[in-house]
Amino acid sequence: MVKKSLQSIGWDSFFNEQGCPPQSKLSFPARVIAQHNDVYHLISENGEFTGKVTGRFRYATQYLKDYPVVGDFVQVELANASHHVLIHSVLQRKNSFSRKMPISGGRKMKNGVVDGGITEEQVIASNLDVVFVMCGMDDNFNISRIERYLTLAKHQKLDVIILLNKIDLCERPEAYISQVNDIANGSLVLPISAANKMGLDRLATYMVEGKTIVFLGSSGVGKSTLLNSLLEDEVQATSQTSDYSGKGKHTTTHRQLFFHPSGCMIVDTPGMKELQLWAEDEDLDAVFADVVDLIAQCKFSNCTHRNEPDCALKPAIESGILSRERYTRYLTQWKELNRLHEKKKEYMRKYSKKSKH
Ligand SMILES: Nc1nc2c(ncn2[C@@H]2O[C@H](COP(=O)(O)OP(=O)(O)OP(=O)(O)O)[C@@H](O)[C@H]2O)c(=O)[nH]1
Ligand SMILES: [Zn+2]
Repeated sequence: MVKKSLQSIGWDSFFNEQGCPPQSKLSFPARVIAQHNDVYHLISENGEFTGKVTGRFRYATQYLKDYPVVGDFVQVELANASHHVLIHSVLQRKNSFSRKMPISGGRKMKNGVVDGGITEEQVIASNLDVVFVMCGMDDNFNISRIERYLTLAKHQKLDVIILLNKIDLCERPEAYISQVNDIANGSLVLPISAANKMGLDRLATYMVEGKTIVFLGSSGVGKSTLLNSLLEDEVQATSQTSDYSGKGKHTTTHRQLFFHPSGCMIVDTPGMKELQLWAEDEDLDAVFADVVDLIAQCKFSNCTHRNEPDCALKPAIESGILSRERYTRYLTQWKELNRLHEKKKEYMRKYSKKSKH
């Protein structure tokens, strides 16, 4: 049974200060390393365990975001001499990477904005030190998707590094790199080949004992391939590009935390098809500071940037200072956030009515 010191699994003063019950052989903190339905895999100073939340936890927990996720520290109680524990509580998170709960049963559009589904936060992973957003320099390349990740990460003040993968397949990587640098808003952009282990030495800086990093990106960008290359082991099955039929194609199905020889912890996540925003206006403003600064220079605060005098945005687009596409992408996120704010209010109203009865 693998035992790890608390420090080596990411515990620090932030968690110490939360006033956990005194540790004993039967009651201690553990970190969630994987989840399969309602069964959690945990690691602690006392070894590895599986666990479920208590009935009392379920009863007291209203929101899905408050259930344990990979990366969380939880307070557990050893049920008996077995390797099974009861999870009593989730310690306050330092941060998390979250999105709006995905819509089941197809996407719906309303006024050009994705709409529907439960208006709740879905936590993908928590207590993170660096978030790696991966994108392929191939058909998968999608600038608006990277911008969405940036808004989501900004909401939690997470440090982001953008990995542009499959450089080995790419004739002109500079074109991709400069496009991403233009919108990266200070995040480092690293071209790599996960399969051929090119550019991976630059990642070593972030792979430090006790730190937790996560790989995010759509299906097929190479997250599991990167994990395997870093661990020099086939811990995570990857898909085969040769299998165009899609039959037997392996894709990661659950989030899991792995230990790298450096002592760093790496969370591999399944590809996310849907990436609806869960953020505030100020997060968007920070990610699109170039656009927002121009809008602030328009003479009228309600400028529609069509024909108003002294509009700063329209001439900037016409002269190529700002690309029209970037402005359109900003508007799409802006509309989606407005809709989210409305839906959150509706949801809270419904919820408070329900809980009164
Ligand atoms: N040429 C090339 N192929 C790569 C590279 N990295 C990954 N691939 C291939 O891309 C395909 C998808 O890789 P995966 O690692 O399974 O992708 P993933 O992001 O983990 O996908 P999901 O598990 O579905 O989220 C596999 O066939 C990999 O061999 C790379 O650097 N170069
Ligand atoms: Zn204007």
